[in-house]
Amino acid sequence: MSGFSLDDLAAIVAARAAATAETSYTRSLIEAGPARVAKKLGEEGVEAALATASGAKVELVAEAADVLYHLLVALRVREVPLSDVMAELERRTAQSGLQEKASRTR
Ligand SMILES: N=c1c2ncn([C@@H]3O[C@H](COP(=O)(O)OP(=O)(O)OP(=O)(O)O)[C@@H](O)[C@H]3O)c2ncn1[C@@H]1O[C@H](COP(=O)(O)O)[C@@H](O)[C@H]1O
Repeated sequence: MSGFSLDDLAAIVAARAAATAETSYTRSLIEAGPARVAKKLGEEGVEAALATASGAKVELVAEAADVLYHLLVALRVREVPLSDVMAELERRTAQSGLQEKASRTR
């Protein structure tokens, strides 16, 4: 298994955010603004959902990769560190998703 992590990709996104739009898709997306970043994230999410529904595994791998990349660009554009998201996920490990759902619907 590859040692490549989301932290590694977040570091690449941060570095490319400082490039020029002519040489970097990441930079061109960030320059287009948060609304454009949000639109791309939504589109990729829908495409990943469609691949999930169809059961096409190769497509799902590609669409999941697109979602993760565009999510990291979204975090970058709103200056939210990936470590904040990981801390939130870690906090949630203290209880099951069903317990959390029950605590909300009571
Ligand atoms: N992981 C990705 C990645 N995944 C998807 N994409 C781009 O996201 C876009 C996906 O959108 P679409 O499929 O809708 O393609 P499109 O119509 O060309 O996109 P738009 O013109 O609508 O923006 C494509 O242009 C992909 O190339 C990515 N672009 C960059 N990365 C990573 O970011 C690094 C830096 O890239 P640059 O910023 O371009 O240097 C790369 O080396 C990769 O590691």
